[in-house]
Order: sequence, then C-alpha cells, then structure tokens
Amino acid sequence: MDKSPYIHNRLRWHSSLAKLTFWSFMFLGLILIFFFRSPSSNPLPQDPSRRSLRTYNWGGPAWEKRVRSSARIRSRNGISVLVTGAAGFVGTHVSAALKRRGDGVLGLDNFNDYYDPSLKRARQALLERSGVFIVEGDINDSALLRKLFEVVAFTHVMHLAAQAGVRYAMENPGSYVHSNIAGFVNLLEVCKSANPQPAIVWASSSSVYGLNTKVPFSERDRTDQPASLYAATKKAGEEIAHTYNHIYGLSLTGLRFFTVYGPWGRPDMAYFFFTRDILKGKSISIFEAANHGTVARDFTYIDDIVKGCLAALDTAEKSTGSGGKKKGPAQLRVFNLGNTSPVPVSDLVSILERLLKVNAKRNIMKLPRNGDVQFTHANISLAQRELGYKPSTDLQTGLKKFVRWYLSYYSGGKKAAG
Ligand SMILES: O=C(O)[C@H]1O[C@H](OP(=O)(O)OP(=O)(O)OC[C@H]2O[C@@H](n3ccc(=O)[nH]c3=O)[C@H](O)[C@@H]2O)[C@H](O)[C@@H](O)[C@@H]1O
Repeated sequence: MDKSPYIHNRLRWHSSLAKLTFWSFMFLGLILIFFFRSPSSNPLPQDPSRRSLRTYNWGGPAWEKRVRSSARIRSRNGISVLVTGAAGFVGTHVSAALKRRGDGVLGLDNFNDYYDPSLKRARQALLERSGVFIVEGDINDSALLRKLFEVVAFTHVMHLAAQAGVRYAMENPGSYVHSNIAGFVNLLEVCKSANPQPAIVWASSSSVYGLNTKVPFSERDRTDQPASLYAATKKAGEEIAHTYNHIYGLSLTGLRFFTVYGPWGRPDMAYFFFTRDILKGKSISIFEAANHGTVARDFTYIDDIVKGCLAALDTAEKSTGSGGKKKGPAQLRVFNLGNTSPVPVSDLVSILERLLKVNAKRNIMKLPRNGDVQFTHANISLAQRELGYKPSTDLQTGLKKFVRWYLSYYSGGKKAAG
C-alpha cells in the first residue's frame, strides 16, 4: 500500500517528537542526578571547614534578657566585653577573670568539634556558674553579631575565636580561612558599623615569626616567612587589622601568644596529649631538628596570658569612628605575650614523667615538615613597658597545676581524654 506524503510526513513528525521527548527526559534526568549528587546541595557536608555553618537558635525576649544580664557591668569603671571563642581554653580563663572583676562579659562560641566538644561544654558550665552566658553561634554570622551589638553597646571585643593548631592546617586548610580570615573580617565589619565602635583585642600567634632565626623574637622583626597556613592566616589577620584601623578608626591590639598551656587546656597540644599517652603507656613522638638539633618552645602559663589580655583591654584606647566613618587616627598595637625562657620539648617530657611518676615511651622523630618551627622565644620588653606584663610561672610550676587539673578532670576514667 502506498503511503501518501501527508501520512509519511506525519509518521516522521511523530517519530521525531518521540525522540525529542525521550532525549529531553534523559537530559532532565542527568541534570537531576548531577544536582542531587553535587556537594553544595548536601545539607550535612563532611568538610569540617563547614561544620560551623549549621544553624543555631538565638533571639527572642528570654534570650535577649540573658544576653543583657551577662553583659551588665557590675563594678565602677567596668567594661562590657564580647568574648568570642569563650568556650575555648584562653576564652574561658579570660571570661572568668573579667567576670571576677565585675566587668560585663558575654561569650560567643560555635562549639565545633575540632577537639572534644564535651570539654568545651564543661568550660561553658563553669562559666555559667559565675554568671557568664555563652551564645551559641559563629563569627561568620553577621545577623547574629549585629543583633548582639543592638542588644548591648559593648565597649570592648576580646576576639579569641579561631581555628588553632599548626599541623592540622595541612589536613583542613579551609577551616583556617573560614575562621581566621573570613570570620575575622566579618567581625570587624560589624564592629566598624557599631555605634559606639568597640575597641578590639585579638589573638595573633608566635607562629607569625615563622622561619626567623634571630632570637628572641621582637615585634620589630620580619614576619613574612610563615611555615604553616595557620601562621599565614594569623599574619593575614594582622594586615587586616591594619586596614580596619586605617579606614574605619577601629582601635586594634593583636597579641602574639607563645604556646599557652595550663588547666582546661587544648587536647590537640603536645603537653596535653603527651600527658594522656604517657598515662596510657602509649609511645609519644618527640621531634628533633636536623643533626639532633633541639626543638624548643617558649611555653607560657595561662594565668600570665590572662593578665596580658586584661592589661591589653585596660590600656586599649577608644575607637575613633562611628557609623562606619573614621573620625581620626586610632590605636594599632601588636605585643608578644611569651615567657622568655624556651624549654626543649624533651625537657617538657621529663617534667611530665616526674609529675606523673610514669616513664614515657619516647620515640625520637625528625621534625616533620608540616608547619612546626624549630624554636620560639619571646622578647617581651614592649608588653612589659606598655602593659606591665610580667610572666611569673615557670614550666615546672605551671605543668604541676595542669597535671593536678588533668588527673581530677579525667579521674576514675569517668571521662576519656579525647
Ligand atoms: O605559639 C603559638 O602561637 C602556637 O602555639 C601552639 O603551637 P605549638 O607551639 O606548635 O604547640 P604544640 O603543638 O603543643 O607543640 C609544642 C612542641 O611540641 C612539639 N611536638 C608536637 C607534637 C608531637 O607529636 N611531638 C612534638 O615533639 C612541637 O614541634 C613543638 O615544638 C598552638 O597549638 C598554636 O595554636 C599557637 O598559635
């Protein structure tokens, strides 16, 4: 049977329509598969740099009341301080010390799991007992920060929230950029627009001295050869501080901490996990430099650091800008807060052995090329002159206090040291 051209054309048309529909569905299917498998659509990403992007509950009259009450000044000439990273090691000690003096203190912390969050919760409980409320949130959350400044006219910000640790930067570089750079800029953006602008004191690091060999390290020395991304982000912070001081008149003081240790410390630091591993009978790695060179740190006890932080807050001049506009030059400072007596890591281990009454299983290793520098040593004459800073705790005494705390905190195996 002959097909008419009309029927022939219709058949062709139908078959192309079927093909078009088929390929459209295939295409749509591929897009959907791609969309659902793409990491950006995953609400619970595995990348720890995004841990803190989870949402937090804040706001409401009861919450605002707690914020106001925690930040209320209770002494003459007191200050009201927003402490970021308040559930951290230094943050907890500084918050408690400010509260004891009668200053208003409000904490902010994202309680991330870089190390055992239950230790952060225990520090939070400690602060709560002394009347310090820690708001759960991230320094990258502008809406939250603006809200806090709306509720309280903070005179000062003690900015201690950061991604710490030198070696972890090779595992998770994004978290350093997220907290130490993006988070810091976000905080400064909110501070510059606040009215009145607060004075800001923040944690830099001894690691900015990087591969320098001239000792002791002075604030005047070069800081352009960092050995880790961590150090590079702290150095970036110092430059960012300069910019916000220059453009907006924010009063900014950076404190270069030297290997801070003590009770309620950080489990990712060597003195802490050496203690845990020595007690467990596990071997510990002690780094040494080329040709059996000594690796040493200017270990600084937490109470000395707290005194330095409070002195920095007390001597901070007011920011000069308002409503995002600079009115005149403002204070910009950087100080070393160290102990001025470096101790070899192997001596640190010997002290721990004596205090714990257990011999360590020492595994001497070549200093890995993962961000560690061979030694640190602070020149503190500037902090001595301007802040009256005078560290008074030697490593032996400080570790004794740490070990006493450690044994009581982890006593009876009730809590397992991370
Ligand atoms: O001073 C600072 O700015 C820095 O101090 C510490 O960094 P670090 O001095 O490297 O402290 P630890 O990680 O506790 O290391 C202490 C010493 O033990 C050594 N170490 C570390 C780990 C290990 O397994 N074995 C070992 O011998 C390190 O090389 C270093 O000399 C903190 O972790 C940083 O957050 C801080 O910014």
